Amino acid sequence: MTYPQEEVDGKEREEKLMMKKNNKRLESKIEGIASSIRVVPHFPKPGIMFQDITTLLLNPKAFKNTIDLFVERYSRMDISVVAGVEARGFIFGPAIALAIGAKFIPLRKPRKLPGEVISERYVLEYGTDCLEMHVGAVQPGERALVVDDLIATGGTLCAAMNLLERAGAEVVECACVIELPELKGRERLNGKPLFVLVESH
Ligand SMILES: O=P(O)(O)OC[C@H]1O[C@H](OP(=O)(O)OP(=O)(O)O)[C@H](O)[C@@H]1O
Ligand SMILES: Nc1ncnc2[nH]cnc12
Repeated sequence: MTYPQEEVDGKEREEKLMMKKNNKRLESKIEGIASSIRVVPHFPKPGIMFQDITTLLLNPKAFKNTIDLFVERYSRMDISVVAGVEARGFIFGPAIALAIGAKFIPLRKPRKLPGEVISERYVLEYGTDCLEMHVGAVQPGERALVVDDLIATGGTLCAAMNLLERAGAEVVECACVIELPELKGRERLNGKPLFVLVESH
């Protein structure tokens, strides 16, 4: 089947217009999300520019756009596990898990989980910490997504991935609302893909 050239040109023009509109919509959503995040200087320590996502949660449109953008990306990636990092990964992870039909695993700070756990220690921008995961929460071969609000040095996500991989899961990607690119956290993820919505400089 052949189409007259004018019809082909018209379709291409329409498609380009549609792509432009979609990009504009995406940019405006990202802008809405970025502008809803409050930056608090010198919290919790002098020199730290604290990215406060509680103000994003006060804006239902921006909060919904945040979840929707992650769901759009992950709904067709055959992910069966969403692991959220305590505490702020618990705000975004469960909504994503429910929407894509995956289970949710909380990765918790020490001595919070009642069952048998595996642990990973890590170094933070302001101190050291440890994450724990219940043994049996994930099965070998499951495809996992790790969710947190923010990547700074990457230590937390690295520990989260180690926990999942020690249990035999395949970490498909890490997802964060915010990245602090100056801290080069991506470089600690051993080449694992990281998807972020907002970069903060
Ligand atoms: O990339 P990194 O340098 O590892 O830092 C990122 C982590 O730091 C923050 O959590 P925090 O440890 O402050 O704990 P909280 O969520 O319990 O406040 C943030 O929510 C990430 O989990
Ligand atoms: N600058 C920052 N803002 C919020 N959470 C963080 N975790 C590590 N660094 C952070």
